[in-house]
Amino acid sequence: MMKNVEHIGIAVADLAAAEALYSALLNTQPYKRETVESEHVTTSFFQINQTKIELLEATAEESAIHRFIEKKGEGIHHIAFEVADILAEMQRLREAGFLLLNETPKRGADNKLVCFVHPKTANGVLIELCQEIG
Ligand SMILES: CC[C@H](C(=O)O)C(=O)SCCNC(=O)CCNC(=O)[C@H](O)C(C)(C)COP(=O)(O)OP(=O)(O)OC[C@H]1O[C@@H](n2cnc3c(N)ncnc32)[C@H](O)[C@@H]1OP(=O)(O)O
Ligand SMILES: [Co+2]
Repeated sequence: MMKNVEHIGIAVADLAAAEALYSALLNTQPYKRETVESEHVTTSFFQINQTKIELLEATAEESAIHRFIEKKGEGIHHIAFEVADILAEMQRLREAGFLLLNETPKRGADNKLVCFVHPKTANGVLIELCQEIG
């Protein structure tokens, strides 16, 4: 079951500069920075009530974020939905014809298990599923 939009991912070239800009925009400071080696990204999270913004900076050229910025520039990268049972949701989406980018859930940022749906099967939007790790 899809519960809510958990975060909006924004690809940025300079995390410190983007943190300063979003701190001014949102009138709040990021609550955490976290590097996810497996994704070659450093993230910075802001929270306004139930809404989170995830800023993402590439830590290596093989990063999806590096390729995204090279191709499309900075901007909205993905929409993440919180799910109650990521395995059940992955199976439901497979059966519904969506292309999943990982066979099994992988460790994401902010204490989540994550999976991605290819933008080609979601009207050009990269979708992330995330489940809180209890
Ligand atoms: C996990 C830590 C953190 C968290 O919240 O926990 C994160 O969110 S990490 C986020 C970064 N990691 C990922 O995005 C992993 C999933 N992404 C991928 O596997 C790739 O980025 C993929 C498959 C979406 C694109 O792969 P790649 O860049 O190598 O291929 P192309 O450049 O050829 O792209 C293919 C096609 O897709 C379009 N594209 C790429 N990225 C996006 C995007 N973010 N949103 C929408 N569309 C996207 C790209 O433009 C190409 O389209 P085309 O029409 O052929 O030009
Ligand atoms: Co994300």
